[in-house]
Amino acid sequence: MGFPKSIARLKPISNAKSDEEESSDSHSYDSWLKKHPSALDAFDRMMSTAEGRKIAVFLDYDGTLSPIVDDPDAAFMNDKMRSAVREVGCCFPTSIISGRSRDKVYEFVQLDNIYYAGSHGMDIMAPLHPLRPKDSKHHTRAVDWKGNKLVIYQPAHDFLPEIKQIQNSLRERTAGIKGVNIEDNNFCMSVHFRNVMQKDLITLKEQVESVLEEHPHFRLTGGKKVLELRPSIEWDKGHALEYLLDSLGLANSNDVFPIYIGDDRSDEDAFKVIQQRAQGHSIIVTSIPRDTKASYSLGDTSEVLLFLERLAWWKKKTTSANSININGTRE
Ligand SMILES: O=P(O)(O)OC[C@H]1O[C@H](O[C@H]2O[C@H](CO)[C@@H](O)[C@H](O)[C@H]2O)[C@H](O)[C@@H](O)[C@@H]1O
Repeated sequence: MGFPKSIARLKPISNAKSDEEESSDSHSYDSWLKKHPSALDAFDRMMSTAEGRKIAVFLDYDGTLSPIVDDPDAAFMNDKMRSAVREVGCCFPTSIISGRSRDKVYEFVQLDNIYYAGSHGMDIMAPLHPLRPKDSKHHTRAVDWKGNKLVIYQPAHDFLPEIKQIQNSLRERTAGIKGVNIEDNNFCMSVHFRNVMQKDLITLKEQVESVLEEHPHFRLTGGKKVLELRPSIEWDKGHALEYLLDSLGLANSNDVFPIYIGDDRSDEDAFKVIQQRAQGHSIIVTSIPRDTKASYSLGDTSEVLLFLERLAWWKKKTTSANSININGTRE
């Protein structure tokens, strides 16, 4: 049996360098930066196109708000970043869209003034909004700690029993491979190979493929030293971004301005949506040249922090400038 197409598209993990390791010289990075300018250097220009519009901020978690580390359970966000995200959340509707489970990403972030989407957007907690009858499936009502009405949308809900079976099979079949870490992300799962020895990578890939072959309604995607198995439904971070805009009452507004920051391949789905809308800014976090649909870039999480701090400062500055009336006095 041939490889499913989804596997064939992936780089062979045995010899692929992960996205954060591909070598680059400073010359090629400089020329790449001309096409994807630093969002810090281009900040004033970027924000001049956003002024007066309804900005909504979308953030990825790993590699964006927390640095990439060997142990996925130790990918903590620091307090400065938490406080910057909190500030941004006070200024604009802000959401985190992560590949992690929604509970796990909330555990890391611990902020109550933002929205969360886990499992690459397949588990969204959003403000309650009118649902069209055809969309009402897989929605559950919820209430937050302040009593605000929310809705949880889980379009892959029907796959849950099969997801559990796949996880069990993956754990059984990879049990003999040292360093493998299988992470339960609720509606998808990650097979981490960051700590697997080079000599075992082919075996790992074969075992993952053998499990996938038994579950034709699932597909394989890849990220930073991770293989991800998820239901083959037409839903990704781009759909989650649109869903959140909709539930925030911003979907049909011509002056809505999404800003999305992310570092990995699954974020490209959201970058694509922003590109298609021809409204908003997409920012990739990388210190090496990468093929991307994002328009701007930030080098690492420390630059993300600076950008978020500046974004909150910009909002406060423009708000206070606008509240000065024609006589130059504050209203
Ligand atoms: O969409 P994201 O929030 O970026 O989640 C994507 C995956 O991120 C995590 O894995 C990555 O970060 C780990 C911690 O730094 C690192 O050890 C791993 O190699 C990276 O791939 C997370 O653990 C995965 O489940 C997410 O799918």
